Amino acid sequence: MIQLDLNHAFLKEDVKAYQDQVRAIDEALQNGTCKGNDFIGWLNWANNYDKEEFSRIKEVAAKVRENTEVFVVCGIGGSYLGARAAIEMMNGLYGDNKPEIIYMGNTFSSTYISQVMNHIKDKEVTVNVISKSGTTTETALAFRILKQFMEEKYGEDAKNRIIATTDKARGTLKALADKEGYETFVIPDDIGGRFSVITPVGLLPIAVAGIDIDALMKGLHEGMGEYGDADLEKNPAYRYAVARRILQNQGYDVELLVNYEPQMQMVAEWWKQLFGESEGKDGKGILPDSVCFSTDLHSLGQFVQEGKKVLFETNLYVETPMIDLTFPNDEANEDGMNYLAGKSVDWANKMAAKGTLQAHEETGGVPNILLTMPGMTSYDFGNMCMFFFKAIAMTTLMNDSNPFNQPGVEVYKKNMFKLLGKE
Ligand SMILES: O=P(O)(O)OC[C@H]1O[C@H](O)[C@H](O)[C@@H](O)[C@@H]1O
Repeated sequence: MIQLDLNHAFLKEDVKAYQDQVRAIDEALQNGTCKGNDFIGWLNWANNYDKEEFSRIKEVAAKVRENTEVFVVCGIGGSYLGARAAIEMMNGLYGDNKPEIIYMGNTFSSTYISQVMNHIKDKEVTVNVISKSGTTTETALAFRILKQFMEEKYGEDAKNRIIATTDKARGTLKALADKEGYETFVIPDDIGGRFSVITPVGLLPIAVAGIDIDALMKGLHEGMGEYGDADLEKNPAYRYAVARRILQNQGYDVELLVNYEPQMQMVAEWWKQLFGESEGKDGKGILPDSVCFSTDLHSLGQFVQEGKKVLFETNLYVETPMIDLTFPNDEANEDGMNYLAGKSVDWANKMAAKGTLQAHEETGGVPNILLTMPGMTSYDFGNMCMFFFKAIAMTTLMNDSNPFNQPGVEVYKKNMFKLLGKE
C-alpha cells in the first residue's frame, strides 16, 4: 500500500473540508454516472478481467521466452508506456533481461527506426504490435517495416511471431491480424489507453520480461480496497487528489514527480501521460513533470530551490531497493570517502532524499507531498496503478473535467495528415 504524508505540503486548507464533494464524486464514479463514464472499466478490472485470456497471455509469454532473443513492443502512448514502466521498474535497467525488449512505433525518427532494425536483423525476433484504435500513424508506420522484415526473415512462420493487441472488432490492425492469422489479445472498450497497462497491453510484454503478472493483479486488487473508501481519512489516493487541488488553488501549477531510482523514470513518463491527458483540458490542470534525484539535483535542483515558486514536489519514495550494496573501505582513503565505508549505498540515497526534502521545504519554501511505496515488485506496481488511477479520476472530476478523453491530441494529427497527403 502507498503511504501518504501531507505534513510537508504547506496546505492552507483542511483536506477534510472537501469530504462532501469527494463523497459525491466517488458515488458518481462507482455508479457510473460521472463524466466519461464509458471508460471506467479499470475500476473493477481486477475482479472482471477475462481469466481465460489471462492464462493465454502466460502461455504465449512462456513460448516467446523460449524462442526469442528480441521482443519488439510496437506502440505509442498508453500502448507502450505502462509496459516499459513496469518492466524497467521491476527488472532494473541492466538486469540480465532475456529476451531483450525493444520499443518501436513510438516515433517518426528515421535514425531510431533504422538503428533498431539494424540491431535486430540477425536475432530471433517476436513482435507485439499494440494499438487500441488500430490506426495510430507512428505505430502503423513502424509495423509495416517490421512486418516486411519478419516476412523476409521467417517466411510463412512470420505470422507465428507477430502478436497483435488491439480492439476486439474495430480498426485496421484488427482486420490485418485476422487476415494474417496473428495471435490477438483484446483491449477492452471501456479502458482507455493510459489506463491499459493492467490489460493485455501491458501484461503480455511484462510476462515476456519474466515478471509475475499474478502478483501485479493481486496488488491491483488489494488497491481496490485500500483506495476504495469514500472517507478521506481512509483513502490516501483521494487525500492526494484533494491536496493537489488545494495546492493549485494556492497558485502551484506544476507538479514535479520525484524519484530516487533511475529504474523508476519510465514510471514517471507513464504517470505524465496518465495525469497530463486526464487533467490537462478545459483550460485547466496541473502540468505534470518529473525528475530523478539525486541525478537531477545537479541540473534542475537549482530551479526547485530558488526559482519561481510555480511548483510542488510529489516524492515517490521506495522503501526497499531491488538490490543494496555496501560501500567499500580503502586503507589509503585518498578520495576521502572512508566516512561512508561499511555503510549501505541505499542508506546514502535515503539521506540524500532527507537532506533534499529539508532544503526544498525549509529554505526553498516548496510544498512536498510524500508517497512511499514498499518496494519495486510486481505487486507494488499493480497497487501503485490503482492508487494513481483513483487519484487522477477524483482530482480531475473535482475540476469538473472528463478524466477519460483526450480531444486535444487530435489537433496535431489533422495538420500532420494534411501535410503528409493522407486522404
Ligand atoms: O493505442 P492507440 O490507439 O494506438 O493510441 C496510442 C496513444 O495515442 C493517442 O493519440 C492518445 O492520445 C493516447 O491516449 C494513446 O494512448
